[in-house]
Amino acid sequence: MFLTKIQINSFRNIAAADLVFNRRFNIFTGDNGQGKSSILEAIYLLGTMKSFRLARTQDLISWDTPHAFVQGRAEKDGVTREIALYLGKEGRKARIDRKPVTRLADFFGAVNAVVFSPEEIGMARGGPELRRRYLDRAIFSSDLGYLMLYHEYYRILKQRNSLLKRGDQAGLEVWTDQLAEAGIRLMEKRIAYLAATEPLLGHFYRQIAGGDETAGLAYRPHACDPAAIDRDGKEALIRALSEHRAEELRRGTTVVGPHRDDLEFLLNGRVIKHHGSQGQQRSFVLALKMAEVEYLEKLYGAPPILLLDDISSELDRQRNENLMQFLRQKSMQVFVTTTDPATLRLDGIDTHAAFRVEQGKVILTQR
Ligand SMILES: Nc1ncnc2c1ncn2[C@@H]1O[C@H](COP(=O)(O)OP(=O)(O)OP(=O)(O)O)[C@@H](O)[C@H]1O
Repeated sequence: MFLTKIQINSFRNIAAADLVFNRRFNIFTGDNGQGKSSILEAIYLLGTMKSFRLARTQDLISWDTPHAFVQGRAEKDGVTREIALYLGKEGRKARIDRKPVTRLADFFGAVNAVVFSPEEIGMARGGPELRRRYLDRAIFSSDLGYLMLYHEYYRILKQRNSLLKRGDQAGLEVWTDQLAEAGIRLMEKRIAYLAATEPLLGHFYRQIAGGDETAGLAYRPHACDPAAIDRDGKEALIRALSEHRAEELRRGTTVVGPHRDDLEFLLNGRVIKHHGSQGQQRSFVLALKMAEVEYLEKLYGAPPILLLDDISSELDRQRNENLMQFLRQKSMQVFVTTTDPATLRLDGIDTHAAFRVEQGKVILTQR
């Protein structure tokens, strides 16, 4: 899969950019705050309709303009598709090959993108929401059903929370049942994804860190026993919800379910949040990203495009070299931003395009 070109209008601080991409490496250099990440954000939006920085539509539109456009041309298995996104006050609208897209599911798959940003490097140390978000994002790209299920779960959660807030117990049983139904399916999909990627993670971690430590992933349901979830599924979730009923009514919110679950990063069975060195944590997240790319490549028969947002400054020389070695072996298209091109080690990469980003203007410096 390749993105051959992109046209950006009134997006963040980019008034207008019309870029033709290299099929291997595309490097964006510039000082902080010039618009480098915004270009990656526009590319990611073409694949997911979402901002990897979790921005709302209005934040993406240039200040003082009513709407923004992002258009791209993607090539997959010799087929070219035109993807056009409109962002306005009414929300986001998409066209593929000039036809309006009405179902989100029809949109996905034209561009598969994996993003790796400094924010993710901190996720081994941070709170569960960072890891949950990572996991959800990773599954969205590989499983269309997951996205729909995710929206369904959060719709039910919102309804159930508003009953809890009002202290209205009459309708609670029905919503609890629906929540557990959608919740357990969401959890099962997460657990299945982790089981499929864990061997890949183990492989890449050993490659990066050397030695014989085993990297692993564990899904940790919040306030309920993982073995019970495994055994009784939905019933176990309903039981845990009813055990927390008094707390839920007191706090006016649902305290059990996949929106509270955690994903643990393990080395030899120990949680790296508590026991891992900073170096081990960095290697782990890097291996996790490589596993994500590998998994998508196996699933779709072609690697996704990779967006590296100022990563080279976060990784030391050895880890940068590991990443580059991985990228050299893959015939995948990569988009990299950096403030310091000297930290990018491009030896062995046969071809690349370079762009300089200054105050929202993007200038091609090497084709
Ligand atoms: N909706 C918007 N309209 C206009 N400008 C915006 C909008 N949103 C953000 N900006 C500005 O656009 C610039 C782009 O920031 P961006 O994060 O893309 O820069 P960057 O080159 O990646 O730098 P950094 O490395 O600091 O992230 C920032 O200066 C920001 O203030």
